[in-house]
Amino acid sequence: TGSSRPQRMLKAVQKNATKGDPQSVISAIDHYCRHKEWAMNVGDDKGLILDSVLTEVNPSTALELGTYCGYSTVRIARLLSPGSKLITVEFNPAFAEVARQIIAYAGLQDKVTVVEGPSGDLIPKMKERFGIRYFDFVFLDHWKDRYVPDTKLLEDCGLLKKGTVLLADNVICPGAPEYLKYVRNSAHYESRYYKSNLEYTKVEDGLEKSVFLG
Ligand SMILES: O=C(NC/C=C/[C@H]1O[C@@H](n2cnc3cncnc32)[C@H](O)[C@@H]1O)c1cc([N+](=O)[O-])cc(O)c1O
Ligand SMILES: [Mg+2]
Repeated sequence: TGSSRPQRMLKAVQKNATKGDPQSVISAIDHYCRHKEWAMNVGDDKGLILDSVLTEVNPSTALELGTYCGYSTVRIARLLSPGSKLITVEFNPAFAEVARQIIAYAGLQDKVTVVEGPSGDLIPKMKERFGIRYFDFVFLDHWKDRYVPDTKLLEDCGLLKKGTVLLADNVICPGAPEYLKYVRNSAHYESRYYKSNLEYTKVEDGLEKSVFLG
């Protein structure tokens, strides 16, 4: 059988990026997805917002829900301070395998742990398995109807502290209306919308940044 879109994306990285250079990996994926084959990476426009929020938070421990091919994983990990860690959760083994290779190509494998399995099962195991007390930063980019249940799970498992920042992709397109209602109406979050556009298109999309108030 033929290759998959993630495998073609990996090929584009191996062909056009420089090993150990995260920015060249990001640029290679963006070029491929803009000119050859669209894919659901957060992309370069929303990626700049992700970069700026991440730089502001400077997390010691970060969590990503929905690795896909590892594009946003590389964007996040390249900005982490020495000794900081990113855990990224992906339940599709084929996607996780491509992501590991893209993360390694960027030379960021020592900062990233790709955990295979459903977020709903893995979040309650974060403390015991990875010695995580809490996350300083969470990037939500998995199935949009998982944003609310997984946010509640993170709260219930005591994995959020006062000041933890949640950043959610696609709150407009494809949309996460229940999540917007949840974080915007809760006294436990201070929420703000960053308007942008859906990756590689002119369609509106944006990121919602929500600070946990404890
Ligand atoms: O649907 C979108 N994203 C869903 C992302 C899904 C990714 O997260 C994993 N996953 C899902 N629930 C999981 C639970 N646990 C672990 N991995 C999980 C899936 O295996 C996939 O790798 C999307 C769609 C568009 N779009 O324009 O259509 C644009 C975007 O930016 C998007 O993010
Ligand atoms: Mg997305």
